[in-house]
Amino acid sequence: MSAERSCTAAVPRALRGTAAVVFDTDGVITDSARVHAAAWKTAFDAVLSLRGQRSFDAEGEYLRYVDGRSRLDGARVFLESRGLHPSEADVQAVAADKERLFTEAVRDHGIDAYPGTVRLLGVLRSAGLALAAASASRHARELLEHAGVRDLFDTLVDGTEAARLHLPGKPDPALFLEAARRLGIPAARAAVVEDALAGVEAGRRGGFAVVIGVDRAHTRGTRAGLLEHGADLVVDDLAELLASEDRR
Ligand SMILES: O=P(O)(O)OC[C@H]1O[C@@H](O)[C@H](O)[C@@H](O)[C@@H]1O
Repeated sequence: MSAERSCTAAVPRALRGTAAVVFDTDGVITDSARVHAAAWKTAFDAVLSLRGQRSFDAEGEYLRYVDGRSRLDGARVFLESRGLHPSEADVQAVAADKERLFTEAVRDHGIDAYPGTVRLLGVLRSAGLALAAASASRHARELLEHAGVRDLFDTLVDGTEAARLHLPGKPDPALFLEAARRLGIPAARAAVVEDALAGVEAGRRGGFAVVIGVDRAHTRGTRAGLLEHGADLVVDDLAELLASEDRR
């Protein structure tokens, strides 16, 4: 599809010159990164205590090794970071445990979209930008639908699609490039919005015009980490982009 709609609204300064924006899902659109992190912590801690290791750091280690990666990649990369040399069966087992915990948490508590993100999406749609959601998660479609925001996006590339198309996971840019391709806009005229280190790195490697980092964690070093891995700017919430006085 060619997605250059006519512009009728102001575009935040950070996104000037772009014709499309690709949004990561967990932690950017929906308040689900913390639910993933908590489920991973419970699943990893069961393994770590058996191996006599300290528990999983659901902030620093989550951000460095798990956030933004596919389920199996995240499990493998973290266990390897602790020198545990996991077999494929070990990786599958901890990932299955995490999946059960995550599904239960979503079923019991639901997931909402961030109001600041929804406001930004509304402005960008009115301004005529093409919008995509992209996520390593196989749950992305259902979370977006439950949060009532799926229809704000022209296309969605989720974990199921990524597996079907054999796309390598973040920090490889394949997921984002597929989203831009579907929107009919080259990466050089598109932006990526991400909260994961692997995700901002993917945006940078993909040659996107702008990479916006979102720091939901507010832990020491998160902002600096996002900038180091490729973000052009970092905000705490996407509504900050709308507060900018200088709009197109
Ligand atoms: O297990 P799912 O829902 O397919 O998600 C895979 C990954 O999706 C990413 O978006 C999350 O940052 C990770 O924490 C998660 O592990």
